[in-house]
Amino acid sequence: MQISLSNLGKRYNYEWIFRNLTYTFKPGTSYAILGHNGSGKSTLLTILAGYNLHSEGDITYTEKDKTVAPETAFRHLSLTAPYMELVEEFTLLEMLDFHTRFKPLRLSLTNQQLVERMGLQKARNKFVKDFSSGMKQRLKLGLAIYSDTSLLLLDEPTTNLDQEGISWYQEHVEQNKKDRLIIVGSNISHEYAFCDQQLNITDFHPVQRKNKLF
Ligand SMILES: Nc1ncnc2c1ncn2[C@@H]1O[C@H](COP(=O)(O)OP(=O)(O)OP(=O)(O)O)[C@@H](O)[C@H]1O
Repeated sequence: MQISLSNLGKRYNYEWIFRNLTYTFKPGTSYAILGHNGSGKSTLLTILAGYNLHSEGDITYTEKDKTVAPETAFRHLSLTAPYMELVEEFTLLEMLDFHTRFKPLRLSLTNQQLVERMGLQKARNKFVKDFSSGMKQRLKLGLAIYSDTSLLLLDEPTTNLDQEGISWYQEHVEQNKKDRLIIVGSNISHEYAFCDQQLNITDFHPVQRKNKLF
């Protein structure tokens, strides 16, 4: 997947979050979107994911030289973010069964193999609502990283993870980055150390917004 942004801008009510963002995210490359709290990293990621509307400018998605209609871009992407919900009433195996009907797994993995890769074997029949916050985050990451998508969007990917979980994230994202466009929204270097490129969203703040928190 390639994404080209042309003079992209987003405002909430009367406040411009960013403007004049012209940039190309190239396939097979990993990008970090950097910026302080409230700078607009999540806003940009949700726009790229099609969960949020931009206010001006254009976004073009291209897959293997063919333009992808923005309303179908969701088929090509997987996303994990703190505001995304899991289905708490499902057990882990039910959750994977549900998810993989819409998003098949990479590498022809079975659901059982994904459980093993996530290190959640003991929880396979546990309800998601009974998972710890770190287990939920590992599940969200496992679903996103191992979905067969050409665009992987990771917003604050190590939220709630302990040191072992952080190492798990680093290992699995590294193993699954080949031939994919990966975009990470983060302030924490261990989340984006694997990235090839960095984009500082504050470079696209209107003048009165620079250095503003929230
Ligand atoms: N739905 C909304 N309505 C109005 N303002 C919003 C809305 N969503 C976000 N904002 C504002 O947009 C700005 C950017 O928020 P955003 O969540 O994108 O920042 P962020 O860089 O991801 O922050 P953090 O590092 O804290 O997660 C903030 O000032 C926030 O208050």
